[in-house]
Amino acid sequence: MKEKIKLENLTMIYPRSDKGVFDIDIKIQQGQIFGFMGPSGSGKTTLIRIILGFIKQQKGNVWVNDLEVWNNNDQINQTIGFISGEPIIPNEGTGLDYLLFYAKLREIKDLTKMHQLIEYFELDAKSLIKKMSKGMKQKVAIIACLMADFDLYILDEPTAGLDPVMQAKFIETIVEMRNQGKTIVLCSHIMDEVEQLCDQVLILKHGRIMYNNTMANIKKENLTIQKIFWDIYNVKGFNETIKNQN
Ligand SMILES: Nc1ncnc2c1ncn2[C@@H]1O[C@H](COP(=O)(O)OP(=O)(O)OP(=O)(O)O)[C@@H](O)[C@H]1O
Repeated sequence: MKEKIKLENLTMIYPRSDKGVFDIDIKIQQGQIFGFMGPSGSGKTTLIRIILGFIKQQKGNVWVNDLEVWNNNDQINQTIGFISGEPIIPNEGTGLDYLLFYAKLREIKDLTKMHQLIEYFELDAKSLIKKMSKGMKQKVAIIACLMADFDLYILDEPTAGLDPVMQAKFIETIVEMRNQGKTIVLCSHIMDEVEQLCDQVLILKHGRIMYNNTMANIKKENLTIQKIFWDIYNVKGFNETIKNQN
């Protein structure tokens, strides 16, 4: 199987701070949905920023599609679909204006997929972005990302702000993308979402990898993401409470 992303012995510490990510080794294979988990501040977004070439590590190496990231970040950025949990779209014009602008930027000529996605996610594309709710803006960001045909997608809490119906639709879309052989990195706080979707799961704590295993192995060992997560975070009694409820 082809490696899409490889991080090797990687450390990145933010300037004038002791925070960052430390001694990271990860291999993400083509066609995998790879989950990054960990509470706020554990280092998920930092890893994503490094993979996207936004920030540079002090130690170790990062490759995407066999290209070293920092020296090729323009080229790599063209090949990755990225959704951030905080939709970064300007407050100007309508949703459709933004999508058409984005299509032009990405040189997408056939807009069939864009219109299909607008319909599927039930976006009122003629609404002004400045009047949109967070969930509506998130839909615009999702449609912009998914209408271009990437091989690799990095999704940082993509369902944040979506209602349950849209969350389910988004999950269905991700599964379909995996079935087409696409690779997806999914950052999520939602344990059910990770358990349902991911082929492999990584759990971070204070910028370090505490757990990295395939869902197949997790199931074989009769474990659940919840159990592993609460054990790592030492939330005493939580697993007992769940056991008693069952
Ligand atoms: N620009 C920065 N300068 C200094 N420290 C930073 C900076 N950005 C993030 N950090 C720190 O690095 C650590 C990892 O943050 P990061 O944003 O990667 O966490 P996260 O797991 O993505 O959290 P969340 O789930 O809230 O998005 C945190 O302690 C954070 O405060």
